Amino acid sequence: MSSSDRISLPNAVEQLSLSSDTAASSHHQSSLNANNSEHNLDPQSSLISSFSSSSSSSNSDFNDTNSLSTSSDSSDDNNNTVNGDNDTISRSSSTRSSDQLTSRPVPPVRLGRRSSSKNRASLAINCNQPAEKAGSALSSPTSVGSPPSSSMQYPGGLSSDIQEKVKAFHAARSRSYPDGGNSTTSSPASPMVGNRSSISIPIAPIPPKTPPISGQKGTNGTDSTLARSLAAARIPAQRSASMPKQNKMRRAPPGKIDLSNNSTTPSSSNADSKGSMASRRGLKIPPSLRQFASETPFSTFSDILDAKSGSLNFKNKAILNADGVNFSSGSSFRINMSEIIKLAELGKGNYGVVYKALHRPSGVTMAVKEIRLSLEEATFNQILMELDILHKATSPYIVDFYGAFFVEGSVFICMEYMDVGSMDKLYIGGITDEGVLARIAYAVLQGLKTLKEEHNIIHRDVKPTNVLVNSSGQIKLCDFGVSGNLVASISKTNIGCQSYMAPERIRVGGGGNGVLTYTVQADIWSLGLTILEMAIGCYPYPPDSYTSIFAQLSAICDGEPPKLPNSFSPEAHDFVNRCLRKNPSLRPGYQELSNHPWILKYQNMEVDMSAWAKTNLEHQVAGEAER
Ligand SMILES: Nc1ncnc2c1ncn2[C@@H]1O[C@H](COP(=O)(O)OP(=O)(O)OP(=O)(O)O)[C@@H](O)[C@H]1O
Repeated sequence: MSSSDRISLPNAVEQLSLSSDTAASSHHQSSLNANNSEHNLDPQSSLISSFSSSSSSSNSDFNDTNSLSTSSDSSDDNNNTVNGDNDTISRSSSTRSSDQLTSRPVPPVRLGRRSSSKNRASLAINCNQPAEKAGSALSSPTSVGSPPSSSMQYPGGLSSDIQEKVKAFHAARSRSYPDGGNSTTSSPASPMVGNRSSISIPIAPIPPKTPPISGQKGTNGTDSTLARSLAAARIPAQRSASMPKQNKMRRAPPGKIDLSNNSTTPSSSNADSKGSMASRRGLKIPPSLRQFASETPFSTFSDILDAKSGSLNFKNKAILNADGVNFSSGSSFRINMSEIIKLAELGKGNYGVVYKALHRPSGVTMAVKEIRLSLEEATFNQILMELDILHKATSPYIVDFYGAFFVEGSVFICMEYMDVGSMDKLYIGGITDEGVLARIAYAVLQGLKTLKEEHNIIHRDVKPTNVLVNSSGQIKLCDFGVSGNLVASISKTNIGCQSYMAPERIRVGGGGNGVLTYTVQADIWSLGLTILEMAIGCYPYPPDSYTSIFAQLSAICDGEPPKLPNSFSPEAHDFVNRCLRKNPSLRPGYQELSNHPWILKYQNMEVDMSAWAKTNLEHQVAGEAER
């Protein structure tokens, strides 16, 4: 299943998004813009036109240009409730020293569903191969087998609400994919295809290709007439700019990147205060574009999208433009497109694609997540959440933030590159070294603990693809797009082929009155499932046993939790079993888990994480060479 196939299912409290991997691989095969070089000079036309088109490969420009080719009481942990009826986001400022970039080791690479269908395919095979192992892991199999066919089959488990959503999801898939959802090619009919398209980063000074704009679909999934209108409207705007092409491709002056906080840059120094990019360049915004901006879906987001200046203003919490991002805390990160050379694609997520990239001024290799804007509130929320958490959460267990910028209809988030990649790519066959497993568990616990204790944040998307490893052996958490405030948050949950959601998150009504409530304990369930998956080498509710999302979610809610195979130590069993207690109030808190005998045993023992990581890296390199 793919992210592109994800549909949002609004709920009074929580929006459940169903994703399907099928289209995941395709969502990024789109690119916008017929004329990147000209785009760059006109923020408004760029902004608008970038929403207006969507087809063709997002990689084309890259490839053809520079492509090189413990301290809290466990009881505390239980007392924070999340309910999703409020979008308040807590803020706290944090500072980062400019030497963080160089002093911190550089590390490398998602949702079961999207983590590239390719990966998932091999995962499924792997799960099936060590059948005994995987089988034994499920020592208390629940309702394995045939997919439920009616809601009557989920007494007490899936609410009718969720069942309806899943049905709607399947229905949407069938509509989008005439082949029943098995297609890996974007269907033009899919309402989400446009959203998942991506633009390419134009790398100066080499002029990018200029893919045609005909036949493109509006990126917000709206009608193609609008898309065409906007695309057409862009052309005169570019002409009116009448800028020589070579000037438009001019590279920004080289300079030392300022990746640190710069409190001298006032948070209010947004595009308006400096003058819009367009006006600074002496460009006039054609009235035709203003009209489009006010009469199209843009108007819905006019408080966020400033088409005039080409900036994104998140209610003054963060302002992004082509030059960087300013946070309300006063933190300012300046990094821009012209400083970045894309090197390779690292992976796709529900909201975007992550690339390995070189930051030319500093020579630092980084990971750049490109989130293609769509005119959906969820996308804006996801971007803001990710930016907010990344820039303020400073921890050796959370990927470092280098900066972000907004250009060409996409937000680019630059972060620490974890060179060994995400755990889903490393556990093939299962990680049997308990020392390594326990160290990973510890690192994830510390990352989650930091989020909770220092920022009041619940991650909500703990899974192997969001646990990254670098060749120094460091383990770090990433992907905070669906995270939320402990007390109140925007709730956005992805239900894909593989759900890591705790039972209480799947059921509606946990808090009574139809209000879905859950706590940080939900992340602990996800941690338990993640550790189990890494140990056995496959998702603990394998698709061959749980042949539908219904069956899988039903098993999570109603079945016995899965267990480690007998080959693992009693301590490891105990750790995982505690995390996977169905009743969230019986799950331990972060502190208790950090002091669990299994964790302590390996904290006091030498475990060469670096050697393990490097070995994995070598295997990956060798595997790629074979291919
Ligand atoms: N900092 C990073 N360093 C190296 N690889 C990364 C980094 N961040 C992400 N990746 C890789 O890119 C992939 C996509 O990441 P992304 O955060 O977009 O989505 P995801 O977490 O995989 O999925 P979802 O959108 O469902 O959360 C990850 O699975 C991971 O393999």
